[in-house]
Amino acid sequence: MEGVDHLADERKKAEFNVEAMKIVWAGSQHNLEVSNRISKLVADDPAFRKDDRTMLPRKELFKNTLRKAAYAWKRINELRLSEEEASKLRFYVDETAYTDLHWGMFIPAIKGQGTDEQQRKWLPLAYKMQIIGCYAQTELGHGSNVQGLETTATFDPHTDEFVIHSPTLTSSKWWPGGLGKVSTHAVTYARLIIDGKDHGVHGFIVQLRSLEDHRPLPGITVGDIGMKFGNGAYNTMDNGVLRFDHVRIPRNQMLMKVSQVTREGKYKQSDVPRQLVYGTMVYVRQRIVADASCYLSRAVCIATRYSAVRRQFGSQNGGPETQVIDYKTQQSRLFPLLASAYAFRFVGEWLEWLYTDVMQRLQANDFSTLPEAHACTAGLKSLTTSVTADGIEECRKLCGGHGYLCTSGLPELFAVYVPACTYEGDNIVLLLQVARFLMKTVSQIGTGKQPVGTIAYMGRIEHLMQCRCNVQRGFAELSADLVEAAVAHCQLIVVSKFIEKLQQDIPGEGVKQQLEALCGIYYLSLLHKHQGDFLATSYLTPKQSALANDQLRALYSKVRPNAIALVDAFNYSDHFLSSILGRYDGNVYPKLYEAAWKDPLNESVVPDGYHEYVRPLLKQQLHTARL
Ligand SMILES: CCCCCCCCCCCCC/C=C/C(=O)SCCNC(=O)CCNC(=O)[C@H](O)C(C)(C)COP(=O)(O)OP(=O)(O)OC[C@H]1O[C@@H](n2cnc3c(N)ncnc32)[C@H](O)[C@@H]1OP(=O)(O)O
Ligand SMILES: Cc1cc2nc3c(=O)[nH]c(=O)nc-3n(C[C@H](O)[C@H](O)[C@H](O)COP(=O)(O)OP(=O)(O)OC[C@H]3O[C@@H](n4cnc5c(N)ncnc54)[C@H](O)[C@@H]3O)c2cc1C
Repeated sequence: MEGVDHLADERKKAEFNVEAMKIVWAGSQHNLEVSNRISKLVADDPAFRKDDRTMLPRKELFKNTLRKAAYAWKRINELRLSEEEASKLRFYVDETAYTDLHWGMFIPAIKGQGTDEQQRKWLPLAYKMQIIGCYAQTELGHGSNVQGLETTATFDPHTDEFVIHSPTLTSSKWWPGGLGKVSTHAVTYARLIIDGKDHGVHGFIVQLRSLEDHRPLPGITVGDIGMKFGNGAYNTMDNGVLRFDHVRIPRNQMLMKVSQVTREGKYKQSDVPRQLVYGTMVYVRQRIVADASCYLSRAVCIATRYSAVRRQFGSQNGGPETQVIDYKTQQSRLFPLLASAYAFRFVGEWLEWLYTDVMQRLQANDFSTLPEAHACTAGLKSLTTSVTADGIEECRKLCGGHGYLCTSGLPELFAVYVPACTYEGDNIVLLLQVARFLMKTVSQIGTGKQPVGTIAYMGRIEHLMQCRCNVQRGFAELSADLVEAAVAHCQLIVVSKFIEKLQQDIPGEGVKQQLEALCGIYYLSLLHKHQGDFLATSYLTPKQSALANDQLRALYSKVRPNAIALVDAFNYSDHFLSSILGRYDGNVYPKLYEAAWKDPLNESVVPDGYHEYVRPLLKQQLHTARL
């Protein structure tokens, strides 16, 4: 029934102050206020409609994305939104677009790797969107191995220019978002060649298209790489292919904060580590961790609300059947994901703090925490995106058959999210970086160097102190085990940051108790999943393991009456969730029924193609039957 809250009884069961939990989730009262205002602005504006997205053919879908992005920009200017509000608006519009790369990578790359002079020249143009940029690093032949990129930037001392060239097919840039059809400029990564000497990969600002008629400039071949996984989803993005045929750019378009090329063609390295060329990736990985909690919480919100609406079996004396959320099996799949959504939120907040801290230290020429920042961003990006991608799929299964319908919102959410396990660094490749960092730490403990920060615990492990190891020996052979160790290390960070959060003052009746229960579910479900490792290494006895499992089940029962309120605290509007199963009012069945009739296939009772392909078959069967 319209207007009735089918989940009202569930909401009454909550044992904590939901409004206070909303503030914890949002990060502050201010953040919550901005989120409320901007999400309403988007939800109330029919121009931001997205319920038809999975039905649109690619060209129409893409044009629609261009329209929305332009309209969003118009509203941002009309309403004079701050940077924070504008980025919230893009978040609530919830459509992957070229603007993500413009604001999320092109601008940060110039900020992080450009000199003050370069920033003064390029950033105002980019901020006003008078130029639109992308991040062109990956090539057809190399993505993970950045040092293996083949595009060249050869210095020509006669003209004071770089000549950008794609020497092979595999050197074609391949994948950059926003490149295919929209970007006018690209931060392009290429090998710097001076006087025949290869100085490795550096970033260059290259104009790709005319600012007058948008046609590719001479020497540039550019286009879209084609349809990607799923309907709607990431197909709103123009991931592109790009080739350079001896394209000339002025010398001052090499990003020169980390290293410089002088007018005479001298290569100079600043006093900063060369890894700062990878700085944009560190920034985006940190953002991706914060994003993971948003995606996971969306899926969990849908699955939790639907699990309270859905009933199967267990009717007593003709009474209602059991809500599927009351099955312990459903709880043991759903509640660890609910706990993970909260855990990732807090580790995301901490990682943002760590990143800011590292940036401040870099300003003061203190590079000591850079390796830890790299390991944390790489490792947590890998962990949180893998769990989130698997978690979205688990939520689809938790919704049974209806979860497979596009109107559940889950198929598109999965399709749009799953490349996060690959982009900004393949998750295994990134875990190998963490493993390398851990091995390096172990090798230094033996020499008496005390580890600090997230690896401080390693200095307290007796057998590591005795260890004399070399980073490379046996690394490749043991890499699969080392990746598991890297995951365990990252899990430890997530758990510790959750516990640290609980040590803070958290206002609101019952809020802290709920978070304590979720934290318990988070680490006990991990302990349960990996109990074999804990038993094998004698960190746990079988009795302790059984007790931990009892405790986990007890926590599921504690969270159960609060489950709906805990997902309400994510504060997602129906527009943002875009899911019939996850509707706030739980009015699922009438809305599913209604939506089915809106499908284009139901526009006519007899489908197109019946007369050509179905009727002849039926005729033939009749004829055979008569024989
Ligand atoms: C308002 C808008 C909001 C937007 C918000 C954004 C959110 C979401 C947007 C999402 C859009 C995504 C679009 C996708 C974009 C992309 O995918 S861009 C391309 C990304 N590509 C990659 O990530 C490639 C992955 N590969 C690498 O990063 C590196 O090549 C490598 C795997 C790390 C290895 O590099 P290599 O140079 O070969 O290094 P090594 O020899 O192994 O190591 C050398 C030392 O350098 C250290 N190191 C490596 N990387 C870093 C780093 N980033 N920072 C600091 N240090 C680093 C490494 O540990 C080694 O150290 P030592 O051991 O001390 O020698
Ligand atoms: C949707 C999407 C958007 C993207 N956007 C951009 C963008 O805007 N700009 C940009 O520059 N790039 C972009 N990329 C490219 C992306 O960054 C790369 O695809 C990513 O870094 C992975 O690299 P790869 O494709 O070379 O994978 P590969 O490295 O070829 O991976 C293939 C397999 O090999 C394994 N593997 C590779 N190396 C090792 C190793 N050393 N040890 C063990 N196993 C290994 C991997 O684990 C994986 O299983 C995007 C990609 C996608 C999917």
